[in-house]
Amino acid sequence: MTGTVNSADSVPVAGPSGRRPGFDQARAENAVRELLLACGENPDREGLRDTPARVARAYRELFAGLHTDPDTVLSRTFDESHEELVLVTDIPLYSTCEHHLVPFHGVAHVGYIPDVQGRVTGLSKIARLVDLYARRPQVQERLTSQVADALVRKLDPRGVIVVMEAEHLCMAMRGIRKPGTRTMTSAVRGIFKTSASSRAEALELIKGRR
Ligand SMILES: Nc1nc2c(ncn2[C@@H]2O[C@H](COP(=O)(O)OP(=O)(O)OP(=O)(O)O)[C@@H](O)[C@H]2O)c(=O)[nH]1
Ligand SMILES: [Zn+2]
Repeated sequence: MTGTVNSADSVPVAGPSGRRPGFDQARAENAVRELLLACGENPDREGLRDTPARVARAYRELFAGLHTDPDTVLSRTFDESHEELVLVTDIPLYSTCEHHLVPFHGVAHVGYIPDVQGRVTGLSKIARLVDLYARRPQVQERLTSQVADALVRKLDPRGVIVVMEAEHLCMAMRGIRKPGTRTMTSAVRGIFKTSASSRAEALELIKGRR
């Protein structure tokens, strides 16, 4: 992939040609065909004939977040004079481990305390943000931080807390083969970093949500 990288969140941005790098369907199809050959399969047998095109389309969808600017997701905000915690829990999360290109999946919990004007964003936009960053080759720690940092950038809130719990299929289906292992990551910004009571309140709500 060509182009330079935006240091804020590693979004590929326009290269010297001014063109934003996009998804190369033909290249992806060829790569899948090569992979099938490398695995000892016959990509020309009936069941596999359309597989390279299907897999390429699937990758286009799974990595669509590489080509979307996260700041556009949070472009609409509302002044609601709400100065207390907003917490969205159990956002379903499907991402792809960048080490093995297999899925990791779980849930995300995202909370923030708005700025002094009480500026909030639409609740769905928080789920969209998680989805966007999840649709990239990822590690869970970076995904967690990117969601937190995007909220800080766009809402300038008093604090942000993001907690993610996920199972990595690279640890379940292969390698160490420990299905059921869950990884928890968190990213805290602003008041959640400095105030133990604010952090504890959010974590209690996340823990006690069921
Ligand atoms: N920190 C972190 N590690 C991850 C994540 N997803 C996968 N990994 C780990 O990435 C590591 C890659 O290790 P390597 O030794 O390079 O690869 P490997 O030989 O396939 O490792 P094994 O999975 O132990 O077989 C493994 O320990 C994975 O469990 C993630 O989101 N965060
Ligand atoms: Zn992995």
